[in-house]
Amino acid sequence: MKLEQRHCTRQGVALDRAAIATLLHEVPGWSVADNVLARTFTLPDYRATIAFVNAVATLAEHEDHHPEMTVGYTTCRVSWTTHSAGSALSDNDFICAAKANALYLNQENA
Ligand SMILES: C[C@H](O)[C@H](O)[C@H]1CNC2=NC(N)=NC(=O)C2=N1
Repeated sequence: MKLEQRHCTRQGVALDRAAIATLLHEVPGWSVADNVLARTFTLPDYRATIAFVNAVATLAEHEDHHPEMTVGYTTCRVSWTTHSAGSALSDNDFICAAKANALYLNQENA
């Protein structure tokens, strides 16, 4: 099943480096540094940026997996790590990244 269609599990399990490298191919635009999966999205204006932030927040609540977000006028940096796995990366981070990519594509078409 595609990452985007999966749902977060309650207990995220820490992934090893090989698994992280494989999953990164499924989330274009995202990169890993210091056990954090991050992407900076560019939006057309502030209204679109805030709408995107809210869409990501809704997805985070739905999946019970919450990112850090840094918001600018036309940018939003979203970063995920799994606190319950000792702030390591888990499937949950990649599932949410794939869902955020889908939201971004949708707003681009809006
Ligand atoms: C109890 C609840 O499921 C946990 O606290 C969730 C909430 N959101 C979370 N978000 C993130 N990023 N990592 C977690 O481990 C996490 N745990």
